[in-house]
Amino acid sequence: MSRAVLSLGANLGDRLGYLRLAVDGLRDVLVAVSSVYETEPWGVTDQPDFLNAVCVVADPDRDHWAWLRTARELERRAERVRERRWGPRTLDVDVVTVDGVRSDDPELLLPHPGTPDRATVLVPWLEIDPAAEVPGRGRAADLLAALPEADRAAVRRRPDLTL
Ligand SMILES: Nc1ncnc2c1ncn2[C@@H]1O[C@H](COP(=O)(O)OP(=O)(O)OP(=O)(O)O)[C@@H](O)[C@H]1O
Ligand SMILES: Nc1nc2c(c(=O)[nH]1)N=C(CO)CN2
Repeated sequence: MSRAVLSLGANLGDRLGYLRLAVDGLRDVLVAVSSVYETEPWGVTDQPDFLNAVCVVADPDRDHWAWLRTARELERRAERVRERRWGPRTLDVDVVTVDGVRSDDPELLLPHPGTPDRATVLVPWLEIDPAAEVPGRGRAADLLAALPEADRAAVRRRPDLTL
């Protein structure tokens, strides 16, 4: 059984619609999905706010490369155009972890190296898995607690938006 954590982000066009497209595409393998969060952009800050969510998915037949293909296929369906790094996008699907797999292949870094610094991933992930661990980096709850309060405050749950 391979179990993966995928992060979803959208900040262009019908943001909720793009997150729903991703979750609908994962229905067969979906174990859990977080609430939707409205988040201030990090990295490139002169861009619209994001909607972010996290999914846990499982499939005995998919290895970590298959999960990356799944992520890319969902982005393709959202007609994502790759422009600048950390720039605006209709849909971003990142592979956060796959079981305890560690990979330093630049095409698929695992765990995703941004995870420990991103409240936009840690907050929704902890909502659905309070015991979450980032392989080699420790407990997600401890990583979140180590971030500046401003990072946590920039992630707001939107209970009015449902996936
Ligand atoms: N864990 C991973 N999940 C998704 N893509 C990854 C991962 N590790 C490496 N990549 C590679 O990262 C490249 C760029 O991905 P992408 O355009 O989504 O980056 P980004 O979203 O702008 O930045 P970031 O990856 O820091 O969120 C892709 O070619 C992909 O192969
Ligand atoms: N709030 C927020 N900011 C971002 C995000 C994201 O998902 N949420 N993704 C980025 C590129 O991966 C860049 N900045």
